[in-house]
Amino acid sequence: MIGVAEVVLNVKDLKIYYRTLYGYVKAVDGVSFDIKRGEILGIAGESGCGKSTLGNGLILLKPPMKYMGGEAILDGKNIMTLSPRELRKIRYEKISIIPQYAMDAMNPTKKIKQIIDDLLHEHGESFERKRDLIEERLEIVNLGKKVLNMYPIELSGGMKQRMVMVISTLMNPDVLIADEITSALDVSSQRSVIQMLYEMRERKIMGSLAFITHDLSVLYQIADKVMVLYAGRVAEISPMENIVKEPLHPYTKMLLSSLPKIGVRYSQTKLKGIPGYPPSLLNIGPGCRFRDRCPYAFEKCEQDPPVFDVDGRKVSCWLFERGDAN
Ligand SMILES: Nc1ncnc2c1ncn2[C@@H]1O[C@H](COP(=O)(O)OP(=O)(O)OP(=O)(O)O)[C@@H](O)[C@H]1O
Repeated sequence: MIGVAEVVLNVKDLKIYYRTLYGYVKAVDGVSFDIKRGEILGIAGESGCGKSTLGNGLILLKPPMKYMGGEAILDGKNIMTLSPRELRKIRYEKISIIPQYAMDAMNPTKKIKQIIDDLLHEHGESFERKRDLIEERLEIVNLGKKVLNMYPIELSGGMKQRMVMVISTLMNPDVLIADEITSALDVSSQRSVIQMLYEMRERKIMGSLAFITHDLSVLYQIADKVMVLYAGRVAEISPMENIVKEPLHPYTKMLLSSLPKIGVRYSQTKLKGIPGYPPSLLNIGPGCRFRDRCPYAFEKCEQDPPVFDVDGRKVSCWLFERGDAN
């Protein structure tokens, strides 16, 4: 990890729900974490655990998403309560996202150059003034200058995604959120996207990175620290190496044991999936949300587990109760 210490984004007890006809879907329900300067935070968990809601909610709350409480402090301000005008100012400059469906994120009726020019105008800049920088960034992601005169539809899926990587980082954001950007790629393309992100961090094109994926094995290549989410809540936050060597939360353990291991023959050793499904988050009640699938569940799990501090690591599981919860 580069550098130490300074917290760039501090999220405390954040709640983002979806308002539906049947009640609230508690997609992000009291999530706390921080990201330090230069750090790469992996955000992991099964489909539906709230990863994209968290990423998108930090950038722009769109209905039916509803901010229900908590805070996300960036540059001294709670970005969850900023006015649309203030938000427009910090988006791209302070916090930016490569969205999950980056490939469809660009306006199909405008040439790439125009899309970039429009964005830069919102921040008091222009394409012509930034031309050298844009061309330098295109090189980092292996795109030629000629893409600037193309329409999004003329780019392949992979090219569009790399273009969105350039656009999202044009203003050198303090925090970049990358949402499942490697999931649709083959292993060698995954590796090159990760390489590009590393290079962007080395060149200080972005400060810190929150890398969202359901795939822990991808995080192994990139993350300094991992936050495992389960059903809208934090299960565990630990340095990457601890997650691999000695995961704390029963869910993290089961996620890891569901990954294929190098050198193991699966004709002899069966891969273990996690039995059962995550609970519905619609009007979900109290208690540990993993208890129905957890082999260690006991009576206390009917109550919400607090987040316990275990040697600087965070784990939300009653098995770790030692009277030092925070
Ligand atoms: N527009 C919506 N209205 C109601 N509920 C929603 C909406 N979008 C998402 N949800 C619910 O919010 C919860 C969290 O979804 P989210 O997409 O954030 O999870 P995820 O971990 O990113 O999953 P995936 O990797 O499949 O995208 C899920 O229960 C999902 O069904």
